[in-house]
Amino acid sequence: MAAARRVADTLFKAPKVKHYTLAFLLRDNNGTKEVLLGMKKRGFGAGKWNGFGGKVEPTDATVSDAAAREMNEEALVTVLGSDMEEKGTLVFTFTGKPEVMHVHVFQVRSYSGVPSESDEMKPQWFTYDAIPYASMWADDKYWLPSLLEGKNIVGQFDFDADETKFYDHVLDVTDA
Ligand SMILES: Nc1nc2c([nH]c(=O)n2[C@H]2C[C@H](O)[C@@H](COP(=O)(O)OP(=O)(O)OP(=O)(O)O)O2)c(=O)[nH]1
Repeated sequence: MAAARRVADTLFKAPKVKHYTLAFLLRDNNGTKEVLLGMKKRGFGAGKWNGFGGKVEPTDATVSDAAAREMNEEALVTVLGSDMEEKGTLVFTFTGKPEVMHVHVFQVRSYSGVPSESDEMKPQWFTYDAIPYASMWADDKYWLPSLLEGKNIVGQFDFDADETKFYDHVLDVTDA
């Protein structure tokens, strides 16, 4: 559990920690497993495929509710906070930025509605063998395959200031 210890120390020492959610909608499409990703249209991570999420707001009752709210806003589906399954924690640091990002990672299988394009995201279903890692954050190929296998993850990725590559990382993967 080396990653969990490192994450705890990073969060303890950080001058400022901001909480974010990141959720992956999963479905079984006639026996083929698929995950919903969205092309981020603006802001932080624009031009990359990702799960759905954003900042936890003071008005969110729980982190799970924040994850559901973000998914509802960005993919225009209806998901309940109580259906969000917590899958782990990712911490991101960026050279020169005192603020540390604490990302709460979820998966969810229960939803209603049809995922549709919002101001922020253009959603698309991907089979697990066609995830567009080359157009995702550099760290995603390290942990997303484990997540899709149903594992839990705890990791930290320390990025250069330009956000394109990381120079250090730790990752624990455990059976759910
Ligand atoms: N897959 C992946 N997701 C990441 C990485 N880094 C990172 O911040 N994210 C996620 C966490 C959040 O879901 C999202 C960043 O949140 P955001 O800036 O879109 O937050 P928001 O929607 O509240 O922002 P806004 O309304 O102010 O534009 O990106 C990463 O390296 N990989």
